[in-house]
Amino acid sequence: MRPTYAYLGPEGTFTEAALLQVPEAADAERIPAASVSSALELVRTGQVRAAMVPIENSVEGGVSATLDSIATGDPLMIIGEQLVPIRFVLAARHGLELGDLKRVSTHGHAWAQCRGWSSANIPLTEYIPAASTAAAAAGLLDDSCSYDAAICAPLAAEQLGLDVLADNIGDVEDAVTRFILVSRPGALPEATGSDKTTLVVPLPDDHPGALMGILEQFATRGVNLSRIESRPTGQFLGDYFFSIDADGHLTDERIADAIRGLHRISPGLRFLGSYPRADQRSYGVPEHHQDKAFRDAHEWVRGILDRE
Ligand SMILES: O=C(O)C(=O)C[C@]1(C(=O)O)C=C[C@@H](O)C=C1
Repeated sequence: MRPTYAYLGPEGTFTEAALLQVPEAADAERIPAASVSSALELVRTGQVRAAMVPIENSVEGGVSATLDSIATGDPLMIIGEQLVPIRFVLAARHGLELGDLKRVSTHGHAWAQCRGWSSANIPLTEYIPAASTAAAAAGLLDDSCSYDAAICAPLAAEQLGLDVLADNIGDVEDAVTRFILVSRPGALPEATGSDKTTLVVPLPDDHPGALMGILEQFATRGVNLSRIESRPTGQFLGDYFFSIDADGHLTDERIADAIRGLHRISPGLRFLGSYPRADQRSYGVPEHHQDKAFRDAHEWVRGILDRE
């Protein structure tokens, strides 16, 4: 059977661009989903092999819909990541000019990245949220559309035959969004030497130093964190979990040891995968945190216990 991949659609989203960067997905069947949670539901129910969803933008930060959907519900596993440079255009139906616009629609993360440009150039225009940049652009083709312009990718505007009223309207040059490829739990991708491990750690009971207790599991094993953010669990006010990316793979002794330590203090911990870094950046690990040092220490203790 041909493998199938889901993504946050419709066609023309940045998420589709991320999926097309995956060689196995480029020739596979691709299913556009209406939201991040419905893309992940297709994975959970086994209807697709994996789904591509946005997780983090260099300007606007974490994508809450993704952070929350992978942290709860049936377990999922991240098997890869992709980086996509983000360039936005303001697209409209034929015949309109900037001064004519009353309402503009796009994805919340895209709107946030163009806030400065919008307040300088279309200050009186009302913002209408959309499920994705491409959904906002496609809506313009509908006769009953309630807005007159969309912020989207240049390719989406071109494919839909929209007029581009302004190009490159993001407030920060070189903005990048990180996307993750998510499957059901299974065998881990092999370690490459430039990997990332993603975890969801519920804050153990609220007491002074609770967060410090989590962080020190990484610090004492020489594990660098590349992202940590707190999200509310939704259960009650003040109840949080931490979404964490650490440098390394579960097959690295220091990562496995840190995760064992975390499991002792926060048994509700979720392992969300070890997978190759998209930027292939290497990270130095001091000798005393390398696998050999962990194995030597383990054997040294074993030697003492094995004494007759
Ligand atoms: O709407 C899209 O085109 C998406 O792929 C979603 C998304 C996001 O969630 O951040 C992806 C990249 C951009 O940063 C803006 C929107």
